[in-house]
Amino acid sequence: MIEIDNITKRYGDNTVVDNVSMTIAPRTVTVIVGTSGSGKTTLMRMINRLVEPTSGAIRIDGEDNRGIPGYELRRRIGYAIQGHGLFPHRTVAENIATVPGLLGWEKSRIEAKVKELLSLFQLDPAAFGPRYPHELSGGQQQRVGVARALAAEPNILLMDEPFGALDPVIRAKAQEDLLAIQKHFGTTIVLVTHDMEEAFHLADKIAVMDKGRIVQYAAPEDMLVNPATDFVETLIGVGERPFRLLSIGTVGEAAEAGTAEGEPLAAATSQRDALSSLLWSGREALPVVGADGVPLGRVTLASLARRAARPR
Ligand SMILES: Nc1ncnc2c1ncn2[C@@H]1O[C@H](COP(=O)(O)OP(=O)(O)OP(=O)(O)O)[C@@H](O)[C@H]1O
Repeated sequence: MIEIDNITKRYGDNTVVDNVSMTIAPRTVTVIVGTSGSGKTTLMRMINRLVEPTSGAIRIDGEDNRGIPGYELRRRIGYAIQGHGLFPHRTVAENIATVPGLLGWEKSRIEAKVKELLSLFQLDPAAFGPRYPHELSGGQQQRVGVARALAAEPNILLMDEPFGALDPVIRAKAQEDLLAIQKHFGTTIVLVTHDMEEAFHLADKIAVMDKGRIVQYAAPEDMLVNPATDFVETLIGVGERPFRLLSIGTVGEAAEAGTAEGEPLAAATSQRDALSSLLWSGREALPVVGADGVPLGRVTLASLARRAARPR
């Protein structure tokens, strides 16, 4: 658990984070959104003390983060940034091994961890471990950046615009990987993004920042139904509300018994993408299949229309 307690950061007369309090539950994904310069990155960096607050306190699992030694903070809190920040003169394996190396892990344990993470991110350890970052595509580099942040098995992963530089296809894949990995390790993730679609897709809770303050901190559904301010409403985009609702759920959750003709949808597909496929195919229903290709039923236009309607 991360408890942020009346935290403020000033640079001279400029208050960039203004008396923010929020509690982040373990094993959840919290997404921070807001206008440029609203203090998102500064707030996040106070969690791992890359930025020291002017006042207030942050507790990690009950412990004031000022009392936690630097090496311990690095072990407990992973950090991944846009453009991945890989060391160019170190191989992929060496990059991932950075923090475990600093922590003095045994060589065999480090090697096993590097292998495990590369495999999890669908990069063949034998092929990719010895390569240098410039020998990888942008999407592969990004995955290595996240793998490196997870290497010391942190409970918490901070991510600053991690997918900002990726094209839409690779970005969607990276988001799915992240959710799968979050489930696998039970990591608590705090992620900053400018992309509201990404926020609604990934978040258990969304924090909206404006001028250094949190103007709303709520589950995505609650924010859609009850935006706290005009600013939140504008950020969500009134015209996007039904689609945002659909982007929260998966087609697996919307599947019903029965069969349908047409190209099957994977259960992990968002309901928004399913709606798009239904509209594009001109069909009333499409089959739904599990990860292993097993039929799970079908999804209909009518059921998605019901799910997109304002919750009561
Ligand atoms: N080291 C610093 N010294 C002085 N001002 C700073 C410093 N770091 C950040 N700021 C200012 O604090 C404000 C908030 O910056 P921050 O990076 O937290 O915003 P952000 O919401 O993450 O923005 P963006 O979405 O553009 O990345 C900005 O006005 C920025 O100029």
